[in-house]
Amino acid sequence: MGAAKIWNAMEVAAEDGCGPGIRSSPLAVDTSLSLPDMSPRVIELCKDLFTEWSRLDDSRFAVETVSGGITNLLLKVSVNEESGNVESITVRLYGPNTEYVIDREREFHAIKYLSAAGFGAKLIAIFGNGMVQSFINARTLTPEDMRKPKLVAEIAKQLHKFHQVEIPGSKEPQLWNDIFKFFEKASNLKFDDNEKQRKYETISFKEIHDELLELKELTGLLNAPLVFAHNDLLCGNFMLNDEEGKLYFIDFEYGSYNYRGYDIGNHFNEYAGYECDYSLYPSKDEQYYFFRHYLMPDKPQQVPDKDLEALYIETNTYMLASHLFWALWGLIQAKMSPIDFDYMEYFFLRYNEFKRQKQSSLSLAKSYLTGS
Ligand SMILES: Nc1ncnc2c1ncn2[C@@H]1O[C@H](COP(=O)(O)OP(=O)(O)OP(=O)(O)O)[C@@H](O)[C@H]1O
Repeated sequence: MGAAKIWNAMEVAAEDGCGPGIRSSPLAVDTSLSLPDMSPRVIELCKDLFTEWSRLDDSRFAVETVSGGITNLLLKVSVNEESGNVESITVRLYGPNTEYVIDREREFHAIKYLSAAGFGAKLIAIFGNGMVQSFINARTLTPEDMRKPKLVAEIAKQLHKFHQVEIPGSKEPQLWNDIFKFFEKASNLKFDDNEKQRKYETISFKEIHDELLELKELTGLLNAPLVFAHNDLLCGNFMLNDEEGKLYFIDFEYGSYNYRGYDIGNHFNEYAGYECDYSLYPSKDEQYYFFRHYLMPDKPQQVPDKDLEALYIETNTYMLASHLFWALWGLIQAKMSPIDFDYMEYFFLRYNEFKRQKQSSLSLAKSYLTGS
């Protein structure tokens, strides 16, 4: 059975509580196993989910790692079917403790609608500790790709469409709820490692709390439009099929209703790349180019100046909130994540960048608001 046939069969599958055509299994796969030990469990899972594969010999399945991403383990499973057709899917295993920073219910709810609107990989199934999605035949963007004018225009155009997707349920913006939840967790940690604990104790949570309140109040005056936002538009979350010129947004783990300028400001912060070089933040001209294609993808030259200015202010104020969000996220990860990465250092990096940018961004917003 070819790929299209499998997906079509699922479209008409009975409602199973996960949504039409989305299969489910209670099985879970232990992420601490090595790939050779994990593979038979993954095959067992696939056979449980896809009855059409249940009688195939295990030798027809190949399991490989696509990415040991920061938060999840992503596997590619290729199945050599009896017809000679090779079908590929991805199996995403949630990383341990990721529930401290990711709301899986919210992610799953959104993904159904985003996938139906043509965004990301197609959602095929969920299981005990992860989900199965279609395999995207494309390459991941690099930080350098992300600022190439042709791709900037395409990202902006796709983001315009993404922000128009309606996800049923509450439309309350989540930014401040999420940040204050992170703040509560981040400000009550205790580290076994003495060095980490010492660094942690240098952080003034009173100062951070004051910063949050000030920024929340100011951004509230901007009346930024609410959209369903991706909230994590870094280069690793874009994939491009060069031959077809097709760009994919992936990874909706942090998606929520949010302020338009936050999603864009957060994206611009990601121009810094994996080295976190914030001198790469886009210039005003580069930002305006993005905004034109975001606001009016079909007539970018006709965007009124006042709309460009409003979005510029909105983006560069919410950009500050993105630093605070990821700084606090870093602190929680420093305690909870089993991944060997200096998340504590990441906190300082993002918080220091927030402090460096704060004055200029806030005075820009204040003079805009007072019309001076
Ligand atoms: N459906 C897919 N098909 C093919 N490759 C994929 C697919 N989804 C993700 N990838 C690849 O795996 C990489 C990691 O994916 P993703 O960002 O979803 O994982 P993650 O664990 O959330 O990573 P991180 O925490 O680093 O963002 C992507 O950059 C992309 O290269």
